[in-house]
Amino acid sequence: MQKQVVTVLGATGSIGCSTLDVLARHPERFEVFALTGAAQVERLVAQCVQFKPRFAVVLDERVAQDVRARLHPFALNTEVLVGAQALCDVSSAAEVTTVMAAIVGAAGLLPVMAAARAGKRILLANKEALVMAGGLMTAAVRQFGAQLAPIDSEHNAIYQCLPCNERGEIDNRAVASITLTASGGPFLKSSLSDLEHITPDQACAHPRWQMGRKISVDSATMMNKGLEVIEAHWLFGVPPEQINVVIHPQSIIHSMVNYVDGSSLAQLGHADMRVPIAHALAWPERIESGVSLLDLAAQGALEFYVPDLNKFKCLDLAFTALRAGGAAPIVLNAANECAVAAFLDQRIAYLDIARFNEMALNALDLATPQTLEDVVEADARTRAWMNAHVLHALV
Ligand SMILES: NC(=O)C1=CN([C@@H]2O[C@H](COP(=O)(O)OP(=O)(O)OC[C@H]3O[C@@H](n4cnc5c(N)ncnc54)[C@H](OP(=O)(O)O)[C@@H]3O)[C@@H](O)[C@H]2O)C=CC1
Ligand SMILES: CC(=O)[C@@H](O)[C@H](O)COP(=O)(O)O
Ligand SMILES: [Mn+2]
Repeated sequence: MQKQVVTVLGATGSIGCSTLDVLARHPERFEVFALTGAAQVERLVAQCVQFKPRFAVVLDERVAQDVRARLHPFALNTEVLVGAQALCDVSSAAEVTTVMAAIVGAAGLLPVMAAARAGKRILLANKEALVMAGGLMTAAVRQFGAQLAPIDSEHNAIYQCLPCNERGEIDNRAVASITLTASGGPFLKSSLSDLEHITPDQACAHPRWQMGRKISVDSATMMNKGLEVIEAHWLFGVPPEQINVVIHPQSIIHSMVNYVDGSSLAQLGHADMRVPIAHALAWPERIESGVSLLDLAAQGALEFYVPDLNKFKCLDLAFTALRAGGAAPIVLNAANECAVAAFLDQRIAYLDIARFNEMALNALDLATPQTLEDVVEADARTRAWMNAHVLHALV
């Protein structure tokens, strides 16, 4: 068996750690080429000691010096690189077969595009990249013979329920619709007025999944599900009117595909990201992930509800942005990243996230991006607008 040579972007995060857990179970299948991180130096160093990558990448020189100093006693062959170009380099290097894209937010876009243009197998957790540049990314994947395997639990579930060819390209011709399941987050049972004084820690206390803080807030507002609607559109070629969202608080059914003949196929499993990660790493084979099997009788009742779009305004905004097309998803994503960061910094209130996202979406009518540079510019213009019109007054 030819070993897969893997770059893990965002290795120090929640998805990054789950990925390394799966890789460590199968040393005969995988070797690590590069690990990247930002602030968590100690964790990155420990990962380098365990996996002995050829490269480690961080964002600034001061952090790099710290990592080099801590690695020095281990006499590894790991070179520490710095900056955004280095992230692209370790995603596109000739030796690499597989890139786990697990940087959070727009910062992950350029390395994912570099991997696509270098024809890599991309395991995509970084949904924001696809929301921003879905058309360009899927075109690059086709043009350069890359592969795009969804890691997001819902999209991995849908992928498992669709027919595909030996390159993993799906056939959606008999699909009537797609149902994305949503946990409803920590505030499923709260009323809108209960949400006025929510703290970052309350918003990050997801009832089912252990995740990074940005996606945890997105799950609480259901912007996560909105981003996932846009992600599903690009991954599976399904229009917005054929994508529906149902709240399923147990997070056991991870999503389903509804076919024209009345069949619905779903994927089930415990809420542990090692399941979709192992699936995408080993596809078309199956490998052990460290996650136990489901016991449905022990699990008990599964519930389903229609989401309240008044309370979860961000979900509604995402459908609006997807229908509008052009730069609207970029604007919504960038506005949301700014608003969530401000909320986590305790500079705005929880309910301001949806309010500011809506203001940005209504105010900014940017030209449809034709190139990756246009996407980056639309993202930057939205962030500038948020800082100038919304967030500056709060500093
Ligand atoms: N966690 C989950 O279960 C799921 C996550 N996803 C998606 O996967 C992605 C990662 O999520 P998650 O693992 O939870 O996030 P985390 O915040 O836990 O991890 C983010 C990773 O990105 C690094 N990072 C942060 N900012 C930058 C930057 N500006 N440039 C380069 N690297 C950066 C972090 O480094 P450091 O920590 O060292 O600062 C860390 O390695 C997100 O897009 C999320 O939506 C999708 C489905 C499920
Ligand atoms: C694990 C995963 O894929 C997350 O994106 C998850 O979907 C978050 O749960 P919500 O359904 O609450 O957004
Ligand atoms: Mn998800």
